Amino acid sequence: MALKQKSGETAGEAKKRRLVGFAKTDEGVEANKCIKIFLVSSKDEVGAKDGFCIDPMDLNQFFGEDGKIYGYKDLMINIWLSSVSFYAYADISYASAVDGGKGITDLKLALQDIFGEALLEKIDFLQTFSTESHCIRSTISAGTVLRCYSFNENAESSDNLSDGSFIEVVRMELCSLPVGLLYSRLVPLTFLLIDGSSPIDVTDSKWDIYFAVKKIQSQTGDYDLRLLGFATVYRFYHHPESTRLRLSQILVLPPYQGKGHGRRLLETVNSVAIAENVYDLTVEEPSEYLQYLRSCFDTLRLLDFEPIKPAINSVASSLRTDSVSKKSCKSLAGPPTHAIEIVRQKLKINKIQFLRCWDILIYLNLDSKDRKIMENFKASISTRLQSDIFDKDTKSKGKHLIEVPNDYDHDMTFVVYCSQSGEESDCLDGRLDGAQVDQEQQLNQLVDKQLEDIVEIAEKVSSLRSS
Ligand SMILES: CC(=O)SCCNC(=O)CCNC(=O)[C@H](O)C(C)(C)COP(=O)(O)OP(=O)(O)OC[C@H]1O[C@@H](n2cnc3c(N)ncnc32)[C@H](O)[C@@H]1OP(=O)(O)O
Repeated sequence: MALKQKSGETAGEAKKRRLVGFAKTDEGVEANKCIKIFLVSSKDEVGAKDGFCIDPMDLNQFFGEDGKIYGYKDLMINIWLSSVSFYAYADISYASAVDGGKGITDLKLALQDIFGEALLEKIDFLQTFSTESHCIRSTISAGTVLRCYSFNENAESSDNLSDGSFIEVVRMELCSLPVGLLYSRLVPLTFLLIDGSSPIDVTDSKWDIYFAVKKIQSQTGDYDLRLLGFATVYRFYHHPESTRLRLSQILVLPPYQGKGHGRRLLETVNSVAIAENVYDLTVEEPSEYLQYLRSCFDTLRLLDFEPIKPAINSVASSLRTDSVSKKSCKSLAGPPTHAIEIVRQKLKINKIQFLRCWDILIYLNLDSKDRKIMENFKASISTRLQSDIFDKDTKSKGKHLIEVPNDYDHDMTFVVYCSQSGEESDCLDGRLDGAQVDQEQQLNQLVDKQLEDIVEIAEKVSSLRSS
C-alpha cells in the first residue's frame, strides 16, 4: 500500500514530485563551452569542424550575468566567419529546448549582440563567397598605400620586395561609407579578440583605419586582396595648433598573428606621426602583449637615437659606482627633461612610454651579472616608484597602497587612496575588508615585477639587434 504524506499524497507521488523538481533545475551551459567560431575562406570549409578555430577572449560575457545559456539540451553552436567578407553564419543545434525554470535563452538575439548585421542565414552566407569575393579589394583599393613589404609565409622576411607575398599597409578614413560598412563587419572580431573593446563612431571624420592586406596574384594576371589585420587611430586636437594620434584598436587575424604584421602596422602609424609632425602618439589601454611589442619596438628606436645617449651613459656610469645614496638614486631614477622633450618631438614617444623604455635602456648599459650594480639599479627604480606613489606631500595626507584581488591570475592590482582626514583608519579600509597589507612588501613586489618586465624586453631587444 502506498504511504500517504501529511498532505494526502503517497510517498510514490512525493518521490515523483521530487524527481520532476530536480529535472526542472536547469544548470545552464557556459557559452565558452558550447560555442565554436571557425574562420573560413571558402564555401567548402563551411561545415568542416577541422578548420581554423578562433580562441576568443571570453564568450560568457555576452550571455547574461553568469555567462550561461539556459533551456537547451545538448546545445552546440558552430559559427562560420568568412575571412573574405567578414559575414558570419551560426549553425545552432540541440536535442530539445525546454524552460527548466530559468527561461530559454534567445540565442539569435545574443549572437546578434556580437555579430550585428554581419550575421546571415546560411543560404545568404554561402552566397557571399561569390557575391562579396572582391569586397576587400573594392573597398581598400581607394586607400593610400603607406607601406609595402614582402612576406614569406613560413619565415618573417625583410622589407625588400624580391620574393614571397606582397603585403600593403593602406590608410583610409573610417567615415567613408564603404569603409565604415567593412569596419562594422570587423567589429565582432574586436569584441571577440580585444579585451574590453567597444565600437567606435564611424561617422566621426577624425578616425582613420590602417589595413594590412596581402596582395594575391591570380593566374589571369589580376589580383585580389586578403585582409590580415587593421588598426584604428583617432586624431585629437592638441592646443594650440597641433594634433595627437591615439591608436585605439589593433588586431591581426589569428592565423596571421606572431608573423610581424602587428609590428608593421604599429611602425606605419608611427611613421605617419613623425611625417605629419603630430604632438605625440599614444595607445589606448594596450594589452600586455601589445605593450611588450611596443616597448621592444620603441626601445630599439631609442637605442639608435643619438641625442639621448649622453644622458643614458651618465646614469649608467653613476649606477656602476660602488654605492649609490638614497639621495642620488632620486636623480638617477628618470630621464632628464630635455631628453623627454626631444624624444617626444622627434620620435613621438610620449613621456609615460619613454619612462618605461628608459629603464630598459639603462639596464642594457649595465653589467647584469654584477650584484652591486643591479642593487643600485633596483634601488633607483624603487625610489622612483616610491615617489610616484607616495611623494612627501601626499604621504602626510594619509595615502595608502592596497593590494586588491582581481579576476586575472597573472598580475596584481594595486589601489592607492587617500583617507580624507589623513588618519590611518577610513571607511575604505572596512570596504576592502582587511585587504591592506604591508606597504613596503607591496612596493618590493611592484619593483620585482617591473624588473622582470625590463629584463624580458631587454633580452628580446638584444636578440633582435644581434640577429
Ligand atoms: C589598443 C589595443 O588594441 S589592445 C589589444 C591589442 N590587440 C589584441 O590583443 C588582439 C589580438 N592580438 C593581436 O591582434 C596581435 O597579436 C597584436 C596586434 C597584439 C600583435 O600583432 P602580431 O602580428 O601578433 O605581432 P608581431 O608578430 O608583429 O610582433 C610581435 C613580435 O615582434 C617583436 N618586435 C617588436 N619590435 C620589433 C622590431 N622592431 N623588429 C623585429 N621584431 C620586433 C616582438 O618582440 C614580438 O616578438 P615575440 O613575441 O617573438 O617576442
